[in-house]
Amino acid sequence: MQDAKLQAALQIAQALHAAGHQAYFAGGCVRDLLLGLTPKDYDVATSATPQQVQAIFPKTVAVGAHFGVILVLQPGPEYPGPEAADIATEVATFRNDGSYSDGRRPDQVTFSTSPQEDVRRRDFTINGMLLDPAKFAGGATAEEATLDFVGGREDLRAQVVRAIGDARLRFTEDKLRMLRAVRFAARLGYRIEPSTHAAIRELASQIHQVSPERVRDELTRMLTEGNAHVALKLLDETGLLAEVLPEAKKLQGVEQPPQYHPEGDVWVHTLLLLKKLPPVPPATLAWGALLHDIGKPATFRRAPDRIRFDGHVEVGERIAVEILNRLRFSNEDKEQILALIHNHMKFADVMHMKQSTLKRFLRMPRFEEHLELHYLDASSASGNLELYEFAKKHYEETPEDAIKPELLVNGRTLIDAGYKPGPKFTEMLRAAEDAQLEGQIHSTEEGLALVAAEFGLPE
Ligand SMILES: Nc1ccn([C@@H]2O[C@H](COP(=O)(O)OP(=O)(O)OP(=O)(O)O)[C@@H](O)[C@H]2O)c(=O)n1
Repeated sequence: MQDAKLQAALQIAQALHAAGHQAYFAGGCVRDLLLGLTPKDYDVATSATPQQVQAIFPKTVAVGAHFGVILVLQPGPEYPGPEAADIATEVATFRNDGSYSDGRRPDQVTFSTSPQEDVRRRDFTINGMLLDPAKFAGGATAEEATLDFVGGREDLRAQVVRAIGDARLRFTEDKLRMLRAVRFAARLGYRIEPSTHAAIRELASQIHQVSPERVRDELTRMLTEGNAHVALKLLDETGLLAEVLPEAKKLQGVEQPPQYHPEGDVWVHTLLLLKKLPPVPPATLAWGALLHDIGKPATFRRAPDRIRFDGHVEVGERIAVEILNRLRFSNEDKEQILALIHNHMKFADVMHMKQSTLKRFLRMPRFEEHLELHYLDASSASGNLELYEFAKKHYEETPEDAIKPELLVNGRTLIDAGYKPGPKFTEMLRAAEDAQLEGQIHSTEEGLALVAAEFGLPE
């Protein structure tokens, strides 16, 4: 597929050239090619206007025609099979203004015919390079085919995230770029260049001008693209953490009982979890890891025996709801992240649960994420993985139909036996299911006998 994406972008550039326009690969794909990484997407920058782009290609979508961005759709490699999906490539007209496509300054977008001008309005030097597709297709290396008007190559070598030109200006044009600086620096393991860093510190409080959805997506990418712990530290250093996640900032300096948490305060513990996340974690797990102890600062108490956080799970859920609503999470993600927080302490009881409780625990939706969060939590604290191993073994070894068997007694069975539907039904069904999960009943008759013994015979 990657190769197909590259071929699609090369074809587009060729068609633009043939029509007398300039066309380059631009932005992240050039950076990734120079780093020897596979680009996620290939973006094309061109001197052709959006109208000219639309006239050349038969299938286009004007995603941001106002900003000069046209999506060109080409048949994928499976074409004309039933699985055929189009390959979409963003083609953007050169611009010479600083406004970025976040919808706030549309009246100021001005197109250009100069690639030099186009790169100067981009965010960071490492994202500001162009690549000559004809040279590249002709066998030149990415290095040889790169056009660098902004010093991006040198900054890649020096491993620096540096704003192009005046950092304040770049961030003023699009405040989200402050979070992008942190994301790229963390993901690539780079430093943020001092004047770029200083500009973020100065402007951090303006991050609220960015829509919560864009902030959420940027944070999610930081949490899931690797080095999430570094991203959190950089967010803190730049002053952005206190703005976008003040609740997480409060984890700092909150002491924990050293016998359970030799690693240090709640912040350090949380960073350790993030450090141990799998390479491509589900976003919900990553957010669950970040927020699992978010209720600790508010419940900290020095009890006579030790430091305690009574009720931190419930308080944490309330704080998390506020954060997740503020960042406009979908209901589905919100539910799962809250479930992760809600259940993370239950692993402590897992060895002493009744069979029925354990089975109900194991059949929670997406249990693997709960298990993984417990692993991260335990291995970032005492390091004792006994509970984890126990839960994992039971999860893996208990067959699906034992965890969630077909019910011996359901509502229909009760009605057929002469019980009238009513408020007691739920309790009866629960009692029968519990007994079944405990292995105490093995047939519908035994189930009905149990119901009769506990709740009486039908009237
Ligand atoms: N706020 C932004 C967003 C993007 N860009 C420019 O548009 C390019 C493409 O943006 P995007 O696809 O968001 O990022 P990538 O650099 O491709 O990074 P990633 O691989 O992480 O998606 C960037 O490289 C950069 O040149 C920018 O200047 N300012």
